[in-house]
Amino acid sequence: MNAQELVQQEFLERLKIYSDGLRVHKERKGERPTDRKSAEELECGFLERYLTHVDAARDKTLAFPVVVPIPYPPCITPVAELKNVTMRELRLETRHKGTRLLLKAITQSHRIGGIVAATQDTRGDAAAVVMYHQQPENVRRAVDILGKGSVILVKEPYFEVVGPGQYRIRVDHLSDVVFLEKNDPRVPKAWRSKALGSEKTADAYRLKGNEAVEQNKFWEAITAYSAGLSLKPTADETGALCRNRALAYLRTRQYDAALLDTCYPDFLPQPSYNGMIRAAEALYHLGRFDESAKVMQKLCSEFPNHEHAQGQLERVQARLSEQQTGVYDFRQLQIDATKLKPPTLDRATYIGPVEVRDAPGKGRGLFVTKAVKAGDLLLCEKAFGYVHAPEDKYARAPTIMVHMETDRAIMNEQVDLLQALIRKLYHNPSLIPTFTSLCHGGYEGQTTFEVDGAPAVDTFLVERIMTLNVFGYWRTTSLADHIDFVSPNTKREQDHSCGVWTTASYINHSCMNNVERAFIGDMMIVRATKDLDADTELGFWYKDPFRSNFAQRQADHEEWGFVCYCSLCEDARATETSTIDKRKELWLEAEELCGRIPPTPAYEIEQIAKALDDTYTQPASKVPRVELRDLLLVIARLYVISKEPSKVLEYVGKMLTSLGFIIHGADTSSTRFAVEQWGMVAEPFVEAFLHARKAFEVLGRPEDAEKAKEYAKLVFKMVIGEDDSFEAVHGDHDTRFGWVC
Ligand SMILES: C[S@@+](CC[C@H](N)C(=O)[O-])C[C@H]1O[C@@H](n2cnc3c(N)ncnc32)[C@H](O)[C@@H]1O
Repeated sequence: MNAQELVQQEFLERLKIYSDGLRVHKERKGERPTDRKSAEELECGFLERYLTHVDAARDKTLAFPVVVPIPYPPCITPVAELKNVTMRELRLETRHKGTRLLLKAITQSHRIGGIVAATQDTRGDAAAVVMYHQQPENVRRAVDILGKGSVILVKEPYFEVVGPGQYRIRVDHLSDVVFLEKNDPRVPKAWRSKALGSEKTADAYRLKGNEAVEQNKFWEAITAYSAGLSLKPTADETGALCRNRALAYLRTRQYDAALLDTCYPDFLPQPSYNGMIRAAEALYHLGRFDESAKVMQKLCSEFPNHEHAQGQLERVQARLSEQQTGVYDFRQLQIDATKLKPPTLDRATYIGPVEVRDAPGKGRGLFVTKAVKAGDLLLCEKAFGYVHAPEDKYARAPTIMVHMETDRAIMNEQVDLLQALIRKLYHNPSLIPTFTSLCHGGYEGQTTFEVDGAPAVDTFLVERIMTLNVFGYWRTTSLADHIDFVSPNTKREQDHSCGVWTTASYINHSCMNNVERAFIGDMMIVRATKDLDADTELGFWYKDPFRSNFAQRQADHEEWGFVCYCSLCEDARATETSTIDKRKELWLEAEELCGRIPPTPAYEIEQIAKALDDTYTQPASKVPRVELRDLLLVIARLYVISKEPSKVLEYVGKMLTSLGFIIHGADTSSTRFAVEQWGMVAEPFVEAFLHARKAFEVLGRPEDAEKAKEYAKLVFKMVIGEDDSFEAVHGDHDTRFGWVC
C-alpha cells in the first residue's frame, strides 16, 4: 500500500467510525431536544469546529463527510401559505411540512461540507444551519451568501442531530431557502439594519448595481437591480435596470433569467444593442444556436459598425455548422482540450442519424434511423454537466456524500458534478426537462419544478439521475489515454473526470458493443464500430469485458439495476465452473510466461492460447473469446521480433477472428485482405492492424498493406474519436516494435 492508498484507507476507516456513531444519534428521530446550546455556546463551538475543518482541509484529510438523510422532496407550497415555526418546536430527523422558520445568522458563515453558520430564531433560540449545493467559494464567497446578520427563511425545515447536544437545520434543496433583504416586510423590525438597502430611488439602485458589476460582484449587482425594479421605476429606468441585470445574470450563468430581462424575442419597447447582444449570448449558452444566430444577424444589420457583433455572429455560425453537419476541426479540438483548464470546449453538439425509442426490457434506447458504416460519426455531444479532475488528484481534501439509508456514497468529482448539475438546473429551469427525462431508476422524486415563480429542483432526484447516467473517464482526452497505453513503460494514468451527456445516456449497455465512445475534453464522440442496418439499437460497455471477468461485470450491472443477456454473458452463465477455472489457470500461466525476460519462445505461449481456445464451444462470431485477445497479440509481437511476417499475419488473423471479426486474406494466399464483418473493436486492434500492414509490406503486398493501414486508422478513429492524430501517435510503429527488416 503506497502513501496515497494509506490516506484513502485511513479516510474510509474514519468515515465508518463517524457514520456508525451518527447512526446511533439518528435513532432519536421525533425527539424535541432539551439540551440545545445557547447562542453564546454555539458561537464558541462553531469556531472550534470550523478550525478543525480548516486543519483537515490543509492536511488533505477528511473532517466532516456529508451524511445525507432519507431523500425528501423540496417544498412546493408557496411561502405565503407556510406557517411560522420556531426552533423549540422542531423535532429531530424530521422535515416540518407546511412550515417556515425565520433565522438570523449570528456568526459569519464557513464552508464545512455546506455553508454553515450559527443562527437564532425570533425567540432567541439558537442552532446551526447548513445549506448544501450553494455556489463554490471561487464563484461566491460563503460570507457573501450568508453573512453575519443575514436573515433567511427556511421552508419546511429539516432538523437533524449531528452529535450529543449538537443539532442543526439542514437545507438540501436550493429552493428551500429564501434570502431576505433587510427591508423585506417579513424581517422583524429588531433585525433590520439601516445601513443596508437604504437607497431611495430605482436609479440609485441602478448605480449601485453598476458599481458592483465593475467590481465583478455580479450577485450583489443582481440584488441591487432587483431592488431598483421593485420601486416601480419608469419605462426607461426599467429598460436600463433589466438590461444591466441581464449582464449580471449572464456572468452568473443564469441564462434563462438573462434572456427574460432582454425582452427577447421582440425586444420591445426599446430594441437596443446591449439587449440584443445579451439575448444572443444567453441563447448561445443555452445551446439555441439557430435563435442566437438570428438575433446576431439582426443586430449586425442594425448596428453594422460593431466589430464585436460581427465576431460573435461568426462564432455562432460556426456552432450552427457543427450542429447541422457534424464536421469539426478535430485537430483544434485536441489542442483546445489540452490547453483549457477545465477542458470545456466551445463547440456545438451534433446528433447524427439516431433516435430514442423503446428498447424492450431496457426502458428506452438509442437506435440508428438509417444504415451506417463502421467508423461513422453518430454523436459528437457536449456535456450537459462536466467536472474535470485535477491533475494531482491528491491535491484536494476528499469530499464524500454518504447516504445513511443505503450506505452508498459518492466522492470528490462526482460530488462536484452533482452540485454543478443542481445549480445549473436551478439557474436555468428551461433545461430541467432534458435532464429529468433521463432514467432515474425507481426514484420518482419531485415532479413539480416551480414554486413562487422560481424553480424547485429536487436534489435527490438530480443525484439519482446523475448516478445512473454519469460517465467517468481516465484522461482529459482518449488520445492522451491511448498515448499512455501504447507507450512502453508508461503507467496508465487515471484522472476520474466525469460528466453527463444527455443523448449518449440513452445508449444501453451491451458487452457486444456496436459503438465506441471517446472523449475530447467535455465532448463525447460516439462512432459505429460495425456496419449497422437501419433501426439497430446501439450498445456500448458500461463495464469493459476485457478488463473485468463475468462476476465483476454482473456485480457492476446489478448496481445499474439490470442483468445483461448478451451472448457473451449467456455463454458465461452456461459454462461449467470447472471450465471458467481452467481458463483462469491458463490465463495466469500465460501472464507469467509473457512477463519473462528473456521472452518466452512463441510456441510455448501458442500452446496455452490453443488450450484456452479449446475451452470455448460456441463459434467466436457468436461468442467472442475475450481472454485470447491480448495473448494472441503478444504472440504476433514475438513473430515481429523474429521477423516472420507470415506468422505475424496468422496471429493477427487469429486475434481478429477470435473477437468475432470475419476476415479474408490474413495469410499467404492471394486473397485480398478485407474485413467482411467487424467484431468486438477495442484499442489493441490499432496495433494489430499495423503489424498486419507491415507484414504485408514485407511480403510484397502493398495494396493489402494499404488496406490494413486503413483499418488501423479506422479503429483509431473509433476509439480516439478522430484520426487526425493517427500519424503523430503511430508514425513510428515499425521502429517501436522492431520491424526494421
Ligand atoms: C444510462 S441509462 C440507459 C437508458 C435507459 N434505458 C433509459 O430508458 O433511459 C442506464 C439504465 O438503462 C438500463 N439498461 C442499460 N443497459 C441495459 C441492458 N443491457 N439491459 C437492461 N437494462 C439496461 C438500466 O436500467 C440502467 O440503469
